[in-house]
Amino acid sequence: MNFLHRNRWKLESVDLFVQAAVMHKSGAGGERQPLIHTREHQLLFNIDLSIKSGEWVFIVGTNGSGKSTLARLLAGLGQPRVSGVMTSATGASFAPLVTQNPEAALVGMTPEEDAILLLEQLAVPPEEMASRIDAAMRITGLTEWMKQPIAQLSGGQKQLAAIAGCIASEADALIVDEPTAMLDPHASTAVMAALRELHRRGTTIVWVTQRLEELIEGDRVVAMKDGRITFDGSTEHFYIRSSKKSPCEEAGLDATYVVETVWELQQSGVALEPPMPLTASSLAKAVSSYAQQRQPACP
Ligand SMILES: Nc1ncnc2c1ncn2[C@@H]1O[C@H](COP(=O)(O)OP(=O)(O)OP(=O)(O)O)[C@@H](O)[C@H]1O
Repeated sequence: MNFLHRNRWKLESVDLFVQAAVMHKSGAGGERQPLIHTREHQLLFNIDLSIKSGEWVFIVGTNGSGKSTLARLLAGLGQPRVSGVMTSATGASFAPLVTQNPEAALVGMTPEEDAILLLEQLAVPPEEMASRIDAAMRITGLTEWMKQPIAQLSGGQKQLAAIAGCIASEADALIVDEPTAMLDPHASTAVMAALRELHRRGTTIVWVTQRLEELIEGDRVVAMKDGRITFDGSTEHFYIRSSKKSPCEEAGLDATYVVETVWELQQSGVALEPPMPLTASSLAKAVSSYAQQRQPACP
């Protein structure tokens, strides 16, 4: 069934509450004993968010802004109390969540065995497994390592192994929570490339990150602050200073070096076209075309 252009998730005025432990001291008779009771605590406020099937969405925000809580809610994990309306596309498969610590999710001894165990859990017929696993290993570039003990893989390869299992499951959506947080730039690029390829094949991707250099032109960005969505739009608009501050600054995040440079140029009166180049190469192109336009025409 093709879910393209239908809502994979639609959240309307969603609030999320959890029971959180509260420590306090009792002082009868002077002794100080910690007592613990639980109290309801609101983590998400008035979330309105529609994610279309086949979309790629970045969720960004500072520590504690509510990104992981939202990601877990989309993945259907935990048992928080939720008010408001949340719907998923009819017939949509489950949405696996990959976190920054893949070891917590890997149960097999090798990437291949891990994928087999997941597919067994999903009751995939044995005759389908090999082809699905081979395809997943190809997309993640793990074919060579699929029979290696997981303990002998690098952090990036472990992350790719967790993602390979999700790919083999053929879930229509994948949620990744800061998957590159503990990886070096090379491994981060490999993880990003594997997921961009999966997205190209039609999978909905929700990517939680604080690394703004991962956002590129045309991506959709949802910014969070204090459990609320403060911005939902394109990467370019995320950095535009239409009022005093850009949505990026409103969310308390530091822009990338390229964007900081564009802002400095704008403050010096250099109006670039397009107004918000996001990569070093597009900035270089915008600066050179600005310089050419200002050169006096040859007689
Ligand atoms: N089960 C829970 N009980 C009580 N408070 C919680 C619970 N889970 C999360 N919180 C609180 O909710 C807030 C949002 O947490 P969340 O993990 O969603 O933030 P985050 O944006 O993902 O942060 P980070 O980037 O540090 O991972 C934090 O203040 C956190 O302490």
